[in-house]
Amino acid sequence: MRAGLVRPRAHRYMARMDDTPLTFHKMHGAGNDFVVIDSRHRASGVMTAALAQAIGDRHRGVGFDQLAELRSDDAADLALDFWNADGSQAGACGNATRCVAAMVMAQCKATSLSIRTARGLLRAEDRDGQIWVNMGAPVLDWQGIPLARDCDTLHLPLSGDPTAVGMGNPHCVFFVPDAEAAPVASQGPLVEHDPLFPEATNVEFAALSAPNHLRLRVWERGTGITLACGSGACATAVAAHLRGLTGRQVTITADGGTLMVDWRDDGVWLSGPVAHVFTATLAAGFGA
Ligand SMILES: N[C@H](CCC[C@H](N)C(=O)O)C(=O)O
Repeated sequence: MRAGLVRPRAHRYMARMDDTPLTFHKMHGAGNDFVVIDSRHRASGVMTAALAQAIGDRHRGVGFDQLAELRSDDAADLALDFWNADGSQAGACGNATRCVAAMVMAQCKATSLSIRTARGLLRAEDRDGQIWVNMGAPVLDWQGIPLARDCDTLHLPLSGDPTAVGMGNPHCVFFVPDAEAAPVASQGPLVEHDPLFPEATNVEFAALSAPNHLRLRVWERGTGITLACGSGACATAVAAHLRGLTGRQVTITADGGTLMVDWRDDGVWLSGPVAHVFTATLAAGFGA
């Protein structure tokens, strides 16, 4: 062996336990991008925190804001698990749910689907080619944090009186005069890990830009700045309505596109653009 030529360590090339090629779909909803792995034919899910991190590495892997793994379910059309880029799991992901619903509805020519997630059973509907997902009812005392009040105790150099809303995952929504000037990158990670949120939180900065129209910028727990966040859009619409800023049907412009939210009696419905970018297969042994 020539000097300087380093023989790869054998364990880096060991296949995963289940060494069938891992096919994935790259999708995005308003620029919130996803790796989607369909494990409905497998006895159990293949994802682990380490594999999610490896695939999520934008330089050495594929890169994503969230990874969604489809599994079969006894009572629903499918089940979905969500992973963040740092390998943590998320209880909800509205944009990935919309993307997966669009893909599965196209595959099986269905116009509605029931989807089991960590927060319960969600319903997706195709209404004239537009996919809507019912993200469920908002939780207004998420992790025991009463709406609006205790957030005053956030240890931040930020003024503001944010609103905590649970959508199956935690959100802390700040209303600001100018979303473009919001300190998303500097304050986002501080709010994300503030002790007020025992499971950390997603952070939204929103401004009313027109009647029933909000401009939204997002710092996501476990991922960082993203171009859009579906559950964050739902949480923001709920908070805006409760504060008397908007009605229950709201258009939300995120950095990567525009989402629609409709807070009905049966839950918070979410819609917006979806795109399938490509389908590919990970190299054998990737992430091992
Ligand atoms: N982008 C997702 C939300 C991911 C939330 C995740 N970052 C968490 O830890 O809760 C969405 O469209 O709803």
